[in-house]
Amino acid sequence: MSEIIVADGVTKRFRQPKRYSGLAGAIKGLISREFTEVRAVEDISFTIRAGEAVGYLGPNGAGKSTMIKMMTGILVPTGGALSVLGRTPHEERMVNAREIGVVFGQRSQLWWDLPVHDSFELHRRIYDVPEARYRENLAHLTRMLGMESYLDRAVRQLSLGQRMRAEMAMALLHDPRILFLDEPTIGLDVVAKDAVRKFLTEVNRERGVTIILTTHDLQDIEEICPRLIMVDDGKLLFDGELKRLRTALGARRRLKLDFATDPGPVSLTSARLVSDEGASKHFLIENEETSLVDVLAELGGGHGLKDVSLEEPDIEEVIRTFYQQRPALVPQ
Ligand SMILES: Nc1ncnc2c1ncn2[C@@H]1O[C@H](COP(=O)(O)OP(=O)(O)OP(=O)(O)O)[C@@H](O)[C@H]1O
Repeated sequence: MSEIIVADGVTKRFRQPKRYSGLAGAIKGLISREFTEVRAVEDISFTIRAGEAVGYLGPNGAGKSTMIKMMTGILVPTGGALSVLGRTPHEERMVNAREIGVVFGQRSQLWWDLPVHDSFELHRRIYDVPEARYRENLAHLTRMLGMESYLDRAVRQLSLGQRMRAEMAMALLHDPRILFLDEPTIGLDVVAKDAVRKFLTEVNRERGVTIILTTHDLQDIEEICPRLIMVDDGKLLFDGELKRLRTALGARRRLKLDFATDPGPVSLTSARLVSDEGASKHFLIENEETSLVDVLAELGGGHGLKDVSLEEPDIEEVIRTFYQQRPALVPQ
């Protein structure tokens, strides 16, 4: 796989007029020429290869949208070097736009008063998509996203879930190689979120489109993105597989053993008992190396075991632990 996005020490700072409190302060603010500097993105480096699906995660104000805007050429970095498909995005914004698709969850790219279909047609003309290719893509995306019933409706009449599907379809009509999504599931209900996630996974795995998405929703990462980039305060905190993060944090798996009848106290060296409900006993497996087979071997056959369930630590717990342990994990 070739590298298609390379960020090398990318930095973005915004200058904002200094604000003062109170009425006198407001007036002073109007005439003052003082500025404060916001460090939105600080010295971020990463490489993304063709075909990857990467989740860009971080709390409010961490610098996620700013980074996406720089990769799409909307914003110009203050420092560092950024290359997308071999180009500097803001310098070749129009050429770049033909090869990328962009979806902003909070801002529509569709024409509000026009039928969805007309927005698509305008998009075809702007991007100069060959007629036959356009028809083929439209038919395929309409089927995949179940949009048949509302292609003729005005965008303002659509539900948020329907609009989101139309946004994603439009972003893909010109066969982009990279799809950037900023909070694609924000405000959607569970069913609509599920549809968006399934679609994006398919687009990535079957059409080979590279996906970069920002989100607050950890489930998005879990289902779509094997790789996770975490930022806070503009700085990069973690870049790697979600699996690696779990391992690095020593995230614990939960084990539940159900017995036919209460076997009395059960103690194991491979797992720590955390709650005993008689016939149901809950353990934590703290060592990554320990497998279920090890636990069962230690347990032996004599307890009348009826059922076993093993739960991987959920992503919310992993991220929470990450932020708690942050000073120890991140070289300052
Ligand atoms: N145009 C701008 N002018 C001044 N400051 C800005 C501008 N855009 C973003 N910022 C500031 O840069 C920082 C990063 O903002 P950004 O929108 O990238 O964060 P985010 O991680 O996307 O946040 P959220 O999850 O809330 O959308 C914030 O402190 C924000 O206030």
